[in-house]
Amino acid sequence: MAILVTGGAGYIGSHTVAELLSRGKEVVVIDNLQSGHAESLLGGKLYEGDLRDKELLAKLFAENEIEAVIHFAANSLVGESMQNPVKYYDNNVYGTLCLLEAMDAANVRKIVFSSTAATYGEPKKVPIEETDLTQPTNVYGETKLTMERMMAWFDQVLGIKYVALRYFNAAGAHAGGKIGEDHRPESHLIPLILQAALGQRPSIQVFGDDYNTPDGTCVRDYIHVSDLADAHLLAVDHLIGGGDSNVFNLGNGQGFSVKEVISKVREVTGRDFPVVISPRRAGDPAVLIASSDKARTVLGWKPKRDKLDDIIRSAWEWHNNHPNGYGEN
Ligand SMILES: NC(=O)c1ccc[n+]([C@@H]2O[C@H](COP(=O)([O-])OP(=O)(O)OC[C@H]3O[C@@H](n4cnc5c(N)ncnc54)[C@H](O)[C@@H]3O)[C@@H](O)[C@H]2O)c1
Ligand SMILES: O=c1ccn([C@@H]2O[C@H](COP(=O)(O)OP(=O)(O)O[C@H]3O[C@H](CO)[C@H](O)[C@H](O)[C@H]3O)[C@@H](O)[C@H]2O)c(=O)[nH]1
Repeated sequence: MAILVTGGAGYIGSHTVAELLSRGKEVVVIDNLQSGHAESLLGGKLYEGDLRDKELLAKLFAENEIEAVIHFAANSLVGESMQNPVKYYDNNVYGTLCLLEAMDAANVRKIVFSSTAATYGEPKKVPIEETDLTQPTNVYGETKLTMERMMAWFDQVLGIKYVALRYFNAAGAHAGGKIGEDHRPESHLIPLILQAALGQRPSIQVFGDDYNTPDGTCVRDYIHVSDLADAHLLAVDHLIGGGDSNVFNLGNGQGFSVKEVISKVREVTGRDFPVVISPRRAGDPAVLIASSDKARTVLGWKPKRDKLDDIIRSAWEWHNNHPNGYGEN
């Protein structure tokens, strides 16, 4: 029996595939490589193609005995989602519909999927708990919430059990040194600062220093990508063990401001670089910090790489050794 990983050639997907392989699981991946990299797959069988290709999905389910699905494939740029909502509803919502339809036809009834802190919008309090109000402030977050709601109905009507994992800010790279973060274009804070440290960017911009936070810059909860990968495996085990559908936050429960992250990068890399204070980025909540108590209690999840220094150091090793990402180095 294999685990199907959609978007397995992406950043979080490839780290989860690595973890599945290290535990001796059989892995099948579907990825259209729109933002993923075939080189990031340390093994498994890749179907290069699109989730919305119903014929390909039917073929994949016919050719493999799939026990459960881990669903990463999506578009996830907040800014782009506010310019091109059609793209986001089409890929995220319609793509998920195609997947659920194919799962139902193949009688596969377990799915773990990537949700996001963006489902909450501007939180009323931190740390955020799963029962808090979900009121997305952008199309991306809305499509993820819609996907969660679809799953709930597909569970009620068709018995497809799901675990939605609401990640906070994924960062870091695999300890083996072979895989890491390579988004093009890159929009995430830590890799952008590391590119500035490498001299690949002239500076790092701080998007707003007038927020209602201790130093005026936005506060986020950074979680190591391999800790996220672990949570996916636990969620699969939960469903295989007969566990019920559920929603979990995944974060470390500690917030760091943009300025604090910049200081840590300077400390870890020993490099200096210019910092430019820029206007706020539209749609950024001031503070996002997770309560992950539920994942710890129900799934038995315990992040192992929870120090910001370690998260940044692992990302730095990847960027320093692969300055061109998966391109030629
Ligand atoms: N990176 C984060 O901090 C973060 C935070 C919260 C949630 N998420 C969610 O986690 C998931 C993975 O994020 P990531 O950072 O690894 O992104 P990523 O872009 O690196 O990975 C997504 C993968 O899905 C593939 N893909 C996209 N649409 C597809 C389609 N229609 N058919 C087949 N393959 C398709 C891409 O080629 C890519 O390999 C996404 O769903 C994202 O919304 C990410
Ligand atoms: O060049 C930059 C890039 C980012 N930031 C700031 O750094 C913080 C982190 O930004 P990221 O883009 O790294 O991450 P986000 O918090 O915006 O987004 C992450 O969390 C979201 C949930 O809120 C989504 O899930 C999204 O996919 C995921 O990357 C934000 O305050 C942002 O304004 C800067 O100051 N300068």
